[in-house]
Amino acid sequence: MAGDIVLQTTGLSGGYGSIQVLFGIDLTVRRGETVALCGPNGVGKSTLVRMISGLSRPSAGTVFLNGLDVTGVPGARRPRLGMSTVIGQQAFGSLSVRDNLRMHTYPVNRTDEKPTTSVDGALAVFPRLRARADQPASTLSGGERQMLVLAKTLIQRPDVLLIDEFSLGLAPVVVGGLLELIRRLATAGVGTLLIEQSVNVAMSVADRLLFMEHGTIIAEHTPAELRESPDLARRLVLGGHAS
Ligand SMILES: Nc1ncnc2c1ncn2[C@@H]1O[C@H](COP(=O)(O)OP(=O)(O)OP(=O)(O)O)[C@@H](O)[C@H]1O
Repeated sequence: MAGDIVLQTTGLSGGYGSIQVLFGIDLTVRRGETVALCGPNGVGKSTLVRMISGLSRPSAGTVFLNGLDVTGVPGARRPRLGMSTVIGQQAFGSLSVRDNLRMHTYPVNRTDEKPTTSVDGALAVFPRLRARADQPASTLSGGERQMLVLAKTLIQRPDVLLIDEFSLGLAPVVVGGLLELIRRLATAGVGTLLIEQSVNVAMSVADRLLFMEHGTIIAEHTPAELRESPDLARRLVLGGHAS
């Protein structure tokens, strides 16, 4: 069940140099809630996740993590405060799977001393990774790499998890397993903001779907609302003006 607000943005704006991409984004994610960001290509979804995660600086607006203003906190310091980001399939290719995970047990030092999952505990969730624990990460398949970055988040035990689309190019069975993990994290109280191009995938995991267009959020719906009105989701994803 969703609880207190763990992530909030107010009036978040910004872009690249003189090009403004985001225009005053207000959103919230509650404890244990999964919120999906949907919308056509180029509307600013990745830019928004980068700004929330601290990889880019907004020109205006505020990011609150557990009620704390973290707008000026560098991205690298945010895992300690409870924010983990999954963007792409980042891994140190020459290191083994196990050593990649070990790296995340050091810098965390969560100030609230929340217990973290051990490397073996994280590997136990992903039998495919456990079987490849001593292999260099560079030899993993795309889906296995995605499992590795999600296994990292089990170790970091975030309050807020930001995910830039992970389903693209992965076999449905792999996507299903990753979605199951997001559901388990939600049950454990993690609030997730997930970019997802596929509304069907988003509806299968999210409590709410936010639809973006031209750097703003134009609509917000629950999966139940979208199931009742199948045309609505289609129009929103195609960049319509429904709300
Ligand atoms: N580094 C950059 N420099 C300049 N413009 C950029 C940069 N990155 C993205 N943009 C532009 O910002 C806009 C928003 O891009 P963004 O990647 O946030 O969109 P998106 O909604 O995530 O798209 P997609 O679904 O295609 O990934 C686009 O017009 C894009 O061309």
